[in-house]
Amino acid sequence: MIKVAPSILSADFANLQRDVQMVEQACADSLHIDVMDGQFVPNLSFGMSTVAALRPLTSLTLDCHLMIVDPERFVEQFAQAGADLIGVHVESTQHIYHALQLIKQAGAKAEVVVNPGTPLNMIEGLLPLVDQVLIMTVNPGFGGQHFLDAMVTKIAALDALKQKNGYDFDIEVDGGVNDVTVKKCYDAGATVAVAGSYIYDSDDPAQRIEDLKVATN
Ligand SMILES: O=C(CO)[C@H](O)[C@H](O)COP(=O)(O)O
Ligand SMILES: [Co+2]
Repeated sequence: MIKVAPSILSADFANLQRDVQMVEQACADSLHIDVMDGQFVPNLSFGMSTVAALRPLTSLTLDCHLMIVDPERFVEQFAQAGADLIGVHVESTQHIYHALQLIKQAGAKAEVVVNPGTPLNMIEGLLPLVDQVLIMTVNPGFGGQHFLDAMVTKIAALDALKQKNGYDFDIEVDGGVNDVTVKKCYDAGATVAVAGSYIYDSDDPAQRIEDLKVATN
């Protein structure tokens, strides 16, 4: 069964506490927080003050997906704000290894993220270091986009590398996840699914979390 990480990008920002606690009660496995700087992606969203505000409200793992240029500038502040896991895009910095080291030094779990157009060989050397790899299944920047089917072979190729080398990281997918696409990802080796609009744009978010789990059971 896949682990489910609701993305608050699709939550009601005027009722974030309610929307976070609702998914926690519905057995979400972690909470996905999309951080955007208007440069790496053409959108703005949350910052470390949002993470700090949410930290006392939930015991869910806070999974912070940084879509910002040169994320190494800020990873320590995100960890201090309460992030448990911090994801940095391989495309966002000249110093990805250093960024991942800083995350670990700050006491958080380290994740490397790859855009749809980025081949896996860009992150192969990082795989022994990371706790999680995030394969983007849409181009980053916005919720509610269509899942890119071509990413399924990329997930399978990453899982093959993981098995061959005995690596111990989770494989997360993000973008366009629903009860159909989640099964394709799970069958290819994904262990964690982010879902924003599928969960929060529903009248029954708890049922949607259950549906993602049932689809991969
Ligand atoms: O990183 C993201 C966008 O860049 C979001 O996590 C992702 O898009 C979730 O939204 P949805 O499930 O609606 O596609
Ligand atoms: Co995300």
